[in-house]
Amino acid sequence: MATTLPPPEAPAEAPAEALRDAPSEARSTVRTLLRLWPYVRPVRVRLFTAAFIAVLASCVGLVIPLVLKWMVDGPIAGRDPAGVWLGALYLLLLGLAEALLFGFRRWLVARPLSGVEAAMRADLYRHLQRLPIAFHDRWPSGQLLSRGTTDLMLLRMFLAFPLTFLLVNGVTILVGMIIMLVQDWVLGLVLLIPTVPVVVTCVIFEKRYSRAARLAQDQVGDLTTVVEESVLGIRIIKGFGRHRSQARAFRELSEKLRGTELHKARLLATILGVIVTLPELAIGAALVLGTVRVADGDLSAGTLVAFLSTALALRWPVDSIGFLLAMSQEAATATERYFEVMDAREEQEEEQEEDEGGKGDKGAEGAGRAEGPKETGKAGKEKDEKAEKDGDRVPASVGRSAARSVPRGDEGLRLHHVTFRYPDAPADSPPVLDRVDLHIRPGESLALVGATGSGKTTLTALIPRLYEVTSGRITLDGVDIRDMSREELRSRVAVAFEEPTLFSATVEENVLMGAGDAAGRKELERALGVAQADFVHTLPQGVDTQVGEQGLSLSGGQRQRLALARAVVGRPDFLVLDDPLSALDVHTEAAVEAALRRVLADTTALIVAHRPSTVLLADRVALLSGGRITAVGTHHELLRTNPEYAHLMSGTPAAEQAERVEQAEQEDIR
Ligand SMILES: Nc1ncnc2c1ncn2[C@@H]1O[C@H](COP(=O)(O)OP(=O)(O)OP(=O)(O)O)[C@@H](O)[C@H]1O
Repeated sequence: MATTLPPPEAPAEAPAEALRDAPSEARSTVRTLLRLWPYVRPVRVRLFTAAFIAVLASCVGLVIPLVLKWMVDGPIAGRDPAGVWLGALYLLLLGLAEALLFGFRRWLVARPLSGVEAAMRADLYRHLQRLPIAFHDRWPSGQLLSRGTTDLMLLRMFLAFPLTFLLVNGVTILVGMIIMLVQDWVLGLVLLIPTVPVVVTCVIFEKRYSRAARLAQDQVGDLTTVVEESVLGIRIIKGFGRHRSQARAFRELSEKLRGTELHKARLLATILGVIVTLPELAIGAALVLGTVRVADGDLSAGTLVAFLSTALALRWPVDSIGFLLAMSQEAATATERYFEVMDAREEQEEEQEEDEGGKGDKGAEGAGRAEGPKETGKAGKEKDEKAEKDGDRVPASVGRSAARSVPRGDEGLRLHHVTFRYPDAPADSPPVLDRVDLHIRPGESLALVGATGSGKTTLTALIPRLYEVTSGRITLDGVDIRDMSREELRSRVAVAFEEPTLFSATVEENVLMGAGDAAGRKELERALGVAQADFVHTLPQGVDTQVGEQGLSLSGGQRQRLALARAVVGRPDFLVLDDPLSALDVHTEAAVEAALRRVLADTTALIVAHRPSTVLLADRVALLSGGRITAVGTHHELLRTNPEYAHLMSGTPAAEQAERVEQAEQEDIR
């Protein structure tokens, strides 16, 4: 369902900068990565087994130099060809075992890790659906998209590769160093000398690379936002010939990203330079020293060969540390970005917190939850009359709250002193809605009229709790909407917004989205009839035609009629329509109006209206001005008595209208 709320104040480019401030400088990579544990837990056995097998494979690789030593000092020195062949066979078997073990490791982790990625992605999507609209106002969609795609891919790669190999290579280096020290401790110490500068470089690198990785991943998010906006707004871009400026904006962002990636590459090159060069120099020094000692007879040639082979076998584990650290940093950044979204509180959680803290003036009114079957039509009317005779109670057809009695005066939809300021608005800015009182009686329809930007859409968004009121309360048949579960509230209140969004699904699926699971073709046909959307039967596959982004393109009016059908299909007790007829031609508008009139007869409705034809659908009109309801009455009353309203409806300048109203009043007096 579309929201007509304007885009957030901050431009799409800015939020990533703001979001970048979020993580603390002193982030611990390990602590951040540990947050992945709940997702990794189910596959831990396989992951640990795979790591153990990789360590084993690596250690098998380290046995090869020992076989070489045996060959050099034994069969080769003794000129024994059979021994050499036996040694070669050992080497072949060891190599084969190493390869098989590494292959087995890969097989062990591939499937469970794609499962981890899928589970994290599913959780992210589920969470995004439950986050309040205020969250989505703040976050550019590209930032969310990049978290659900690139970041999760980085995490899968981290779990499959660096996580295991940091451990495997660590163990391999340790075992290798022990072997070398045991073989010859002097040469071993020579190889240990570069450890200190390498560790220092790694620590410095980790900090710098972490900042660069964060920046790059956020810039990918910005870039995704621009691409997404350009694709969605392609008509505007083409219509206004803005493709060059759009391409320029894209180029600038991608240049920024390129700069960051180059910075990352430079950092990586520096650490690789240090990590590769220093150990190579140490190996060179060990080779010279070892050769001198072999020549002096202090060391056997076989020991030197074994020593150098072990040192060379450790080259990859040491060389790879740089880029394993880089991948781990990227994974830590991806984890941080993932949990920035996952840590945002869902609507339900906010509610629970409010419940625990108490909700001020709501009190006992909300204690009984409205429930019970909805009754409309004749049977309902008869019950209403009986109920009215029985006493001071509200008619049963009021809605699903019929099962409980509603104190007189509270029935229908009421706004009690509602004040609202957008969550991200500055604290000293005036509220969009300021102590608004409004009462729509059961079965009544009220049109909400106001100048553009006066807060009409904002007010309609408060009823299904897309936003929470800042103060005051909204009641449905006397029950505070905060005392209802979201499901209950949204089953009682249906909304259709000015910009009708259709999903990539069939017409039927799009419309039935507005009803419970039990709704079927009968309800669908009824809703299509009400919304005058019979055109769907002429579509290639009728109601089974795919529409929305990936399907057939529909006209604005057709989309609006489907959105209207979606709003009425669930026979809601309360209908909130935000200028539902704005995209219809005169004939269709007349037809939809006639149908809507029938719906409105049974429903309590709030309709945002800009045109007299829409206003006339409603029983009464409320004028929203300066954040307050300044007048309530029938269309004709307000036309006569309220210059602002008359101006809004007729387009005549307000001063002229005021004059006309004054004249009319004087004539009335005479
Ligand atoms: N998500 C938001 N965050 C911050 N301010 C917002 C947001 N949405 C709307 N506003 C501001 O709230 C005010 C009221 O906007 P709203 O969309 O409710 O007006 P409206 O009466 O429906 O206008 P229109 O008739 O043009 O649709 C405007 O000043 C707008 O800039």
